[in-house]
Amino acid sequence: MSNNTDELETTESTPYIGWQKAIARYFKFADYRTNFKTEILAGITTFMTMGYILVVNPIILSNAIFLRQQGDLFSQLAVATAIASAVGTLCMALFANYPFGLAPGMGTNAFFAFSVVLGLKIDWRLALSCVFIQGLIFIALTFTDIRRLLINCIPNTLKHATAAGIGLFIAYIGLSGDPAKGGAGIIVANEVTKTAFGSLREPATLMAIAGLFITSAFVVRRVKGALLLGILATALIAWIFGVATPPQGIFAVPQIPQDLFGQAIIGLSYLNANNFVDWLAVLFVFLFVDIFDAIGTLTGVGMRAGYIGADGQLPRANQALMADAIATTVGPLFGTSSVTAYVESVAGVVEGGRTGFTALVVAGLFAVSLFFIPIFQSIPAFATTPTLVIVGAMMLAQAKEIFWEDLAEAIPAFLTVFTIPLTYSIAEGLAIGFISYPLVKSFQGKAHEVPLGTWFVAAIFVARYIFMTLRFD
Ligand SMILES: Nc1nc2[nH]cnc2c(=O)[nH]1
Repeated sequence: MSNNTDELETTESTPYIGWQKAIARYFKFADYRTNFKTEILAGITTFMTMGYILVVNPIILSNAIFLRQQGDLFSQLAVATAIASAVGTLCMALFANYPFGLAPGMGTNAFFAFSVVLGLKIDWRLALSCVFIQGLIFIALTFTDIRRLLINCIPNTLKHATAAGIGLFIAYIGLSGDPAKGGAGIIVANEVTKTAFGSLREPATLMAIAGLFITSAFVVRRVKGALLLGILATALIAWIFGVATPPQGIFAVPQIPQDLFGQAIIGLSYLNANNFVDWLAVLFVFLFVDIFDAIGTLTGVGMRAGYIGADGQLPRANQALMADAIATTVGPLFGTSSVTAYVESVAGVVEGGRTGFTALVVAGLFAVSLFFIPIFQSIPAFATTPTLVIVGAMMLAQAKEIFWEDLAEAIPAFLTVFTIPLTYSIAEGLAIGFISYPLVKSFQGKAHEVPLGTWFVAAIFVARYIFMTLRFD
């Protein structure tokens, strides 16, 4: 959508009075035909599907961020994750009025810990400084409008493909969780075939499958809050059968992340002639992945939410990207890797969440979770598998918008859909789509139909692959 429609005018009056009316107007409930109940339910659902990050992010980052031994900053990392997610999601709610939850990305936290700190042996403080500076560049780029132009030069076929690919990705996240860490283990690693079906001897796997059928029943019978109920029902049967531990307490005083706070700035003093090139290379990778992950997620989830009109453009794209950029900059200040808009937000969208109020609820729950970590820790990751799979199925419906009869449209779309889940990266899927689209179109003799911007982005992606291949193993 163009700039003049960036701000929707409120066209209908709300049924609320007093402060409720003020909130409903701020978030434009009437324009989105939504209400408090729907938005709150959607917010809780999105939070429930994202909540695993409060445990998983500290586990991954603990491999790299520690003082004396691995794990000694775990609690501080959990608090840092909650604060960064709350702040990032709040920015999305207030600046962009979108129902997206933000948290440290699962692709970049692993890259941070295993490739940058452990692989390249860059001190974790310096690595945090890299994410911080990258966030500042991200903010600057948003001011220049470059990112909105980038969104707008994605061919329609790739927009649909990204949404469909995200559907597979989100289902894959849910199905492939490691049972040793509370995951469902329905898809597991296999040395011969790479992936395989898990084991029904695994209680978590059985619970996840049972939960999938229960949640499917809620969904097809159109029970309100079906996805959230599915998460709670799966957790409940897991507690009853002793597969997961019920909440051991309710309240826990959070540990201030004092050893992490501000280290991203102190880390800059570790920069020297020996590590500068690696630091710059890492910065470039973070920036690239972050921008294209954000663009892919906003477009894909935005498509499911119905924000993207016939003109193929996302309203308030710059505000949404700015919120993402601010979150990325704030995250490392508290001690975590890049914070990004989460694909899991689509769970809340499916529950009807349409405005920033959904995100406000998510942010509030991240803030509250700081004090109620025992409750949130007691929801096993496999309890969210049914939601992630069902939401994946809903998102895959976008694939029907792809013009499959024309192979010049279909091949790049298929490559994108396929690559996103299997590389565990939205940015990678978009890259393959962007490179193949102008090429296949040209082979068809229709190079002139490809916008200049698309050629330009494709060239950047090619340059990035050359760079990555030369620089990283
Ligand atoms: N968009 C997005 N969603 C996620 N959900 C979990 N990890 C990620 C990530 O890295 N990017």
